[in-house]
Amino acid sequence: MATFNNPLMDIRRLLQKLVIMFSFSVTCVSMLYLWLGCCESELLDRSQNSQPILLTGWYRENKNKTVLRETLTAPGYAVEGSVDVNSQGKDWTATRRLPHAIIIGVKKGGTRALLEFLRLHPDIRALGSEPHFFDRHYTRGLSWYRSMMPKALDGQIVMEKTPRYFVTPETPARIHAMSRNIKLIVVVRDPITRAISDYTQIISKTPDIPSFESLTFKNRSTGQIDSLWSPLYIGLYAKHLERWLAHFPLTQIHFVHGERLISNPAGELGRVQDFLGLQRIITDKHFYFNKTKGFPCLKKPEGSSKPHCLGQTKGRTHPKIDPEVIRKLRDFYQPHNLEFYQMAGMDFGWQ
Ligand SMILES: Nc1ncnc2c1ncn2[C@@H]1O[C@H](COP(=O)(O)OS(=O)(=O)O)[C@@H](OP(=O)(O)O)[C@H]1O
Repeated sequence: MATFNNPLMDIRRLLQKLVIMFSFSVTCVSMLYLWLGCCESELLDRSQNSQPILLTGWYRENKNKTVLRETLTAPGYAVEGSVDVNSQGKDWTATRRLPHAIIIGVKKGGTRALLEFLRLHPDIRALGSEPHFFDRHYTRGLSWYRSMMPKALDGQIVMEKTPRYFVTPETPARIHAMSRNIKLIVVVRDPITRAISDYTQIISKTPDIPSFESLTFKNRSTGQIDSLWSPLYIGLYAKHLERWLAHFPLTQIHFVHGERLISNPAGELGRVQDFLGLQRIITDKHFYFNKTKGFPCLKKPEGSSKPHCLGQTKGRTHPKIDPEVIRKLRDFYQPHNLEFYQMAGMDFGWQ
């Protein structure tokens, strides 16, 4: 039987083949594009994590006192309490930029809670770990500092927190040299509770140190307070703030009330969002009070559907301190607190 070739049928078949080949190529290119995108983000994120980071704290005993010690973190170390979710800029147009805002203190004020809560905001990109650039790693230069920052899109605010900046004398001038317009945030808390919290952290690492009561005094019988003991020294807020005000106007410094950050996190977060010029997106609906922990927790942290409280090292049980020592510390801090309220233009009500 003779075969009959219809030229129209041939062209139709050819066209069908071309369409199939074209769709196949488009699918392959899209898959390759997606795969490369994932790899690039992963590689960038890994290279960021592989930088060792020094964590600093006053927790080694030296002549019955604590001294500053650094711990070198291992590559890939996740800082306790941090949900490292919004530091991964997956968008290809995102870049690493120097921070627009820094939480500069105070240690044990509630800085981790503040940072984790702020990370819920889509216009904030925050570094999870503490870079300690201005106090410890300044010689590494701004390009190193920038490389530590998470990738951010235009218009997003880049942030970091290093609570030790507030008490390091050289830090205000260094931050000013980087950016005179930077926004600074300080979480302050009753200096006595702060000191006990600090001490609680110290004994968790070095259980054999003397009691809080004995470390409080230079000489217990004369009642002379040892104001240079780090847990007490950090609480002299007016003294530290003075150094910042020599470089920055008060309008560039925002104070978060540490006690209210616990009792009314949404209220404090509202004020911080205003200060940063952001829409109030973080509200009451993001928090719930966890009775077991005794602190507010997040209903849904960014990138997760599960409720999240800060880790075990946040919200520790404090040792019971002799009420007479507390009374002496009240008297000691009172003039410093009043001076601080005046300088900050805000009464924090610590009595
Ligand atoms: N939501 C929530 N969850 C847990 N803890 C909270 C929270 N808000 C504030 N705080 C208080 O934060 C204290 C720790 O402060 P920091 O995060 O600034 O500590 S650190 O300087 O980074 O080590 C921590 O101090 P301790 O209670 O002594 O552990 C808490 O009192």
